[in-house]
Amino acid sequence: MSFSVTSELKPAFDGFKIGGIELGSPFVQAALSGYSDWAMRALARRFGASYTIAEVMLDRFVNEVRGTGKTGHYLRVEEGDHPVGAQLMGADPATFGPAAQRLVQAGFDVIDVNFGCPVRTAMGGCRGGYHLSQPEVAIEIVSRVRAAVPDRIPVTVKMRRGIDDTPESRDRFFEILDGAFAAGVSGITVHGRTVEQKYRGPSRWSFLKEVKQHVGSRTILGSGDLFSPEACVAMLQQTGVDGVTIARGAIGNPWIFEQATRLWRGEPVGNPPSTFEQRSVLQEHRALIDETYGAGRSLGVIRKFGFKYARLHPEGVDVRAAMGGVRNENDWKHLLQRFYAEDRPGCWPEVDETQTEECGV
Ligand SMILES: Cc1cc2nc3c(=O)[nH]c(=O)nc-3n(C[C@H](O)[C@H](O)[C@H](O)COP(=O)(O)O)c2cc1C
Repeated sequence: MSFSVTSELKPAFDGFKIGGIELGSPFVQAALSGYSDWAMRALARRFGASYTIAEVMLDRFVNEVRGTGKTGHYLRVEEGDHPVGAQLMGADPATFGPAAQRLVQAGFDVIDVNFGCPVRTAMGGCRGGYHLSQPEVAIEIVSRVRAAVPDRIPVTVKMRRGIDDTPESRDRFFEILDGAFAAGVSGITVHGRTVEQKYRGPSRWSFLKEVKQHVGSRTILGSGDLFSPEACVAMLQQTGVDGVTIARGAIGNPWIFEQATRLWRGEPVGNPPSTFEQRSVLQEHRALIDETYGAGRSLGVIRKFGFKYARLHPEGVDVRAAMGGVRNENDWKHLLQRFYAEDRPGCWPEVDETQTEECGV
């Protein structure tokens, strides 16, 4: 899909707010299960993301996790990692409040509630997107979270545009949207696909526009199909949302935040990063992953991201194939030497809609 960005950019963008938190740029790192850990968030922020959201966590998990060992990274918030949102998913309104309090203690600045996850286990467990079918329970969850955390902590919601395309589903969407704002939420992220749709077909941006018009000055973040800097700016221009949450388009491509920012300011977007720039960021990312998970577990994690970084490489197909064969540190070193030792122009990544199997909210 190509996007036309008009030269008439939004005049004098002077930031937007999530509760008392002022954000100077509309480009946000989306919550991404399996990806938006501390390492990815640190890179996104360095490239210009104004706000980042951690991977979704189950309320029960948050209430029980020790915060150390293999799962410790979920609750990790570093000094430079602000403002950062934590996202909660669950079934029972009663367990959300204590979990939200624990996340605030861990240092998260915003508590986001997930009403979007379409995966079978979430729907079967009456969590995530399932709540779009029951506005009363959804609003009770939001109210409980709002009551549990201090006033200074904004509570937000992430929603898909409904369970499906029936008029009833649409009515329930707006009932939850209005009810959540009435219960005191400070912003809502809307992904313009239905739960039933999962990732088939486009995110309906016209719906985002309608939602933003409906809520007026309240904060709405848009989501869906943000794979290029042009798409990020086009969503802002076409829908009027206050910010955009970049998801699949930012995996293995933190440069998208910098490029979108340039475009938004009316500057040339620049070239895609050269292979030397890619290597340098891959190494930086690896070091952050080492810190997050410990060196023993980090090779598998950087490999997962490496497949995505490969989209920017002129020999992307071969890099991906080699990435699949990385089994140890020597293989990794060898891959960097083979593909990243010469400085070559990078490529604009193709749209990658394949990564949809985890909690694709
Ligand atoms: C692998 C994967 C994991 C995701 N995890 C989360 C999550 O934890 N919380 C959430 O709110 N959305 C999650 N999402 C949804 C994204 O934040 C985003 O709304 C969606 O991918 C649409 O944006 P895109 O088309 O630009 O990727 C996930 C999506 C993918 C593909």
